[in-house]
Amino acid sequence: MPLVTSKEMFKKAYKGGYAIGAFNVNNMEIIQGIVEAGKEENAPLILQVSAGARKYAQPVYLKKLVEAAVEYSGLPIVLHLDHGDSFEICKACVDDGFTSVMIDGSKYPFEENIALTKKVVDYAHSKGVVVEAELGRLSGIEDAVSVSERDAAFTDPDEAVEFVERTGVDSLAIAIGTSHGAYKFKGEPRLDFERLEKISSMLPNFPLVLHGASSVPQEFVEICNKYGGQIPGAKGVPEDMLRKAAEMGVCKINIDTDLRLAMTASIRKYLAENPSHFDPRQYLGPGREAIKQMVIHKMRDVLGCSGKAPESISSL
Ligand SMILES: O=C(CO)COP(=O)(O)O
Ligand SMILES: O=C[C@H](O)COP(=O)(O)O
Ligand SMILES: [Zn+2]
Ligand SMILES: [Zn+2]
Repeated sequence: MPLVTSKEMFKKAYKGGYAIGAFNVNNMEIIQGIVEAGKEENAPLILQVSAGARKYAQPVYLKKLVEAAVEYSGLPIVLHLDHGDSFEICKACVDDGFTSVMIDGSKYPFEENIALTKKVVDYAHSKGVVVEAELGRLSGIEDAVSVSERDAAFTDPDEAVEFVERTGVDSLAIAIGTSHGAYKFKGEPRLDFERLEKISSMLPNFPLVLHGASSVPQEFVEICNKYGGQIPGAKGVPEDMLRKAAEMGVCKINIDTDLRLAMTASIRKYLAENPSHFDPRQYLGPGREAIKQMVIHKMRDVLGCSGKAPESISSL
């Protein structure tokens, strides 16, 4: 089976009240860890590549590695550009065989975001590629100090409807209180579920996307810190909130930080406990295994996409 788009995956996920995991990939071990998990769980997969990942690994390496993953696993896999910031990078990825691209025009005024997104949609759709866009600014609820500031930062439901209608985009990333990285909340974690409910009810059957959705599991933060790391106070989105979001129209949940934490915790521990070892396979192996276990946990206990590979390809 070749790479697939996320169309069928999202349809099934929406109906089933679960979400597909979109995992960031940067090298072979990360891809292998994620794909082993997908195989074990028989789950559909979105492998996403950021501009930073393309720069780090070179586009051709990542593309060939993902193609190898498709051949090796037989799973439905989407190759997605994460946070494309220009028409040019989106076009390059479409031309390169990606099956999905994100155009992130969220930093632009509404009309400019619409115009840029529409340009990408027109090009991508003409090549059979699907497009994700973003509306609203990712920030924690406590960062948006007043209600009016929160309204200004988070996705406006009426604007979301207009944006989707005018761009013809296939999915939309929304801002409801999540943010990127390992420091998402200073106080209690909170998401604006009322807003999600409203957006979701005004855009029926339309797949929403949650960025910044790592949970920053404390056991991994502790392992990092115990073995020489310094990431005190790291905090993420509680997993029950992600499960709830998946039942409310969120079909794609982006996870990068948790993979970084799992891999780094395991490598730090390994090297601290085996100071005489210097063969990279000795520590990258456990790093890859830590990614696999993290992704299995997400699929089974958070996203609900375990066992869903067959239905997401059934009518392709
Ligand atoms: O949104 C993401 C990638 O686009 C990743 O979010 P995290 O930093 O929460 O893992
Ligand atoms: O949202 C960003 C992802 O976590 C990718 O991060 P990156 O740009 O450092 O590759
Ligand atoms: Zn993101
Ligand atoms: Zn967990």
